[in-house]
Amino acid sequence: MRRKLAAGNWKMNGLQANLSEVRTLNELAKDAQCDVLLCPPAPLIGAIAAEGGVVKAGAQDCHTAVSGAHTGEISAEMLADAGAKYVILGHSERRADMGETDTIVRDKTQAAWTAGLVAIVCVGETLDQREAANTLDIIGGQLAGSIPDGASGLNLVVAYEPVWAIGTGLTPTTDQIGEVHDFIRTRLERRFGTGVGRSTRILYGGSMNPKNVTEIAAVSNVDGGLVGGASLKAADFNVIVQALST
Ligand SMILES: O=C(CO)COP(=O)(O)O
Repeated sequence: MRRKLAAGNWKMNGLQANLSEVRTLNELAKDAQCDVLLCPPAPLIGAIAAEGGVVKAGAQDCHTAVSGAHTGEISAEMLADAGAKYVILGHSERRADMGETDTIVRDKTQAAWTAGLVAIVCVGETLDQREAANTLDIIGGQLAGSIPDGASGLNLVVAYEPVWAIGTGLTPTTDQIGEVHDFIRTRLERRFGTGVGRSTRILYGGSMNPKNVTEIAAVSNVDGGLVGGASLKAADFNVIVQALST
């Protein structure tokens, strides 16, 4: 049985003052029956980790190298050293804004694993790709290209985030979500074996909120959520945590 994961992606939002939300969430979610994760901007990772409690800290990116002459970059080892347990990789905003390719995401995933982090690898289609009936081809290609050999079931989480659903208030139908999640499960089992494939968690992301989480969480092979906007306020995110705890 896979333990569900409620993961918040704060994106480029959050100051020291917002640590009060983390303290509130730690209190509200202290009896959560799912894993709870917040991925803030890098300057807040250490502070969130230092809070202790049920809320774990994660990052939103890492470099492929361990150290060296890469001004402005942060390695996976540094994230782990700051207390991060997970790192989001290949988010569509980074694929679009920073030109991250599947190959780069694969190398970053390898770096995350070497540092002992769980990699949350994001995949998802654009609206054009969905309308052209290319969704599964796109997702299959991203999975094959972005995940290195060596998935263990514990070191990898896959997040399905349709690009057109991110920050838009739009969500796919539950049938559409189920189709993609079942497809991802099949691909993971085929490539890494049934045991690893079945123990890898698959999150849904894209306008998940307190109102739609229960319906989405009931879809086959949905093992949690990767939540943007609704993770910024503890009260909202706690509703999602509680829905994923059942
Ligand atoms: O991109 C996302 C999480 O990584 C989803 O963002 P929203 O929940 O704001 O749509």
